[in-house]
Amino acid sequence: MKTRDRAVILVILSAIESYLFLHFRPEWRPLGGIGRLVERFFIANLVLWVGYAVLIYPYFVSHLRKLPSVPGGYFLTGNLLEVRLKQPQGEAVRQWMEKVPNEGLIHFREILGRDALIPTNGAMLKTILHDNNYDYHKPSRLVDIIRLIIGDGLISVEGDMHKFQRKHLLPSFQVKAIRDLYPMFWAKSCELTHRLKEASKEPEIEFGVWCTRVTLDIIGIAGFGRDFESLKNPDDPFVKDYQDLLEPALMKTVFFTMALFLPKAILMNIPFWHIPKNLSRISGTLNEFAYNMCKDRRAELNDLKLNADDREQRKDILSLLIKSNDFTDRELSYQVLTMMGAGHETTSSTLSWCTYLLAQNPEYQNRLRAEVRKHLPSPDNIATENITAAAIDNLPLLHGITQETLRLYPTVPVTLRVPIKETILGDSKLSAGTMIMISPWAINRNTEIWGKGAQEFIPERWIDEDGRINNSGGATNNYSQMTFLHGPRSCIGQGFSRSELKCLLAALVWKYNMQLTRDKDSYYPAGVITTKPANGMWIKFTEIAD
Ligand code: HEM
Repeated sequence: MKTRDRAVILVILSAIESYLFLHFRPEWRPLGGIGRLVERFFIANLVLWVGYAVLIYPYFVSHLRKLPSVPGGYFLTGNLLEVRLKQPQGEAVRQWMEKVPNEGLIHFREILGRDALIPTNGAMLKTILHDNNYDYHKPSRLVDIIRLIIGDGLISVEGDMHKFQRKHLLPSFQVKAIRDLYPMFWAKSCELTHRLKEASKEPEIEFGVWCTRVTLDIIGIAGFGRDFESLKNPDDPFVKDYQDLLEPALMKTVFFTMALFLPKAILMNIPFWHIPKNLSRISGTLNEFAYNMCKDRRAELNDLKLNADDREQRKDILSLLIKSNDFTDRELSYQVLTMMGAGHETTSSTLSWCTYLLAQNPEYQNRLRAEVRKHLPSPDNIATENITAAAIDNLPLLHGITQETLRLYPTVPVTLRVPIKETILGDSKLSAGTMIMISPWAINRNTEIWGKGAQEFIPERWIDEDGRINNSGGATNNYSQMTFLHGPRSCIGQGFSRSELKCLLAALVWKYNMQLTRDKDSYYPAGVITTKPANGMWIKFTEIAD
């Protein structure tokens, strides 16, 4: 039940109580009349209701308390602080899943003792994400904040609006469309290796920023037909704004955790706090930038001087959406912001972890280098060589290493859903609004699903004995690999991202040897909605002769 509905019920109840009170005890009529009486009953009812909701319902009435539960937690904050503040996000859930025997659901407490659930097996995840997907929404308060950054694009909308947007965006992400992007992915990967030449003379570089720049350039070209050239111009204010927005910081974690229970109007106006102020500023800049880009592109496509062939040639996502004529410029700008937000830092972070895992496992690095050098041209020869999807996709170790990195380092380690009405999940009845925490990090590293070596880097999982690639990693159930989720709200860009990653990694390993330069424990993921290496990805690159 929504807070507003509860308030209305309390007011009606207080009015009835006041009427009955005056009817039976007119001599006790207070000074100030009926208004004062309703007010007093309202306060008393509110106190009783809060007491019931906080002290009685969760511990003595709720059916969910009988589910296998996470021990510990505090009275006011339940287990929420442990689950939100412990980095990497999802690690607390992973540990609970290993320790609390369960049959698909684990119960824990969020703020004020409220019930929250963690689905732990394929059947539960399938019910939430596939079978009854549209009965579960993202928490509206959190989405209100995300909307500030990416507007009402595919990530933020629900229900019929989501179905509409997804249907119109899907053609740009189908296999054929992605296949056409390989030459561009390869060209940008080669450019990255060229620009790293100077930096590779340094004893170490923070490779994470290079990953951000190259993936931003790629989404710029594929998404909007515009090369941001951030590999060339690292000081571009637009690139800096994005880095600022996504840089992991404890205060950002606190901010997004508060967004779960504080309305946007309060959260964004907390005085003397730079996080909401920064967010407002960056959101304004990005919105204006995206809107102008959509307006300009529409004008370009409508320009009578552009011949039919040129118009046909514009195949970036934005141009396709403009040509379909289904969206206004403002709606298009939301999709631009969404693609930009979802489509570069996610892949960028995964690429950082690929290099980390290879630097940590030199034998795999050498084997991968042998594979790509045997089958792919040198990245130095970009002017004369091109690349096809088949050339990249048929390399088993490249496939195994990218898949295994995606499994071990899901960039969205935790996501949330709430049922929008009373719902049955497994054998449990959930009230509307019960928080459900889905953790790709915990599922992808669960020993029951992936065996004793669940936390180890084993690319061979994704390669059959006869040397062919497989897409299951040996797991028996689709819902064992949750990096992109599953169902109608799974990541629309997963094919895009896998192909982009393979091209980038192949070119890098072709040209460079990679070594970690810092203590192994200083490399770990942090962040709230998406994660990045907490202290940067410090790597020594050494160029290898052709
Ligand atoms: C390694 C890279 C990536 C990872 C790990 C990733 C992960 C995810 C996840 C977990 C979701 C679901 C979030 C939720 O519903 O709570 C999602 C949704 C989405 N992703 Fe990705 N993503 C990646 C790359 C991309 C790329 C490259 C694009 C675009 C070019 C993209 C666009 C989107 C969009 C638009 C959605 C919303 C889909 C919907 O709700 O229908 N993602 N992504």
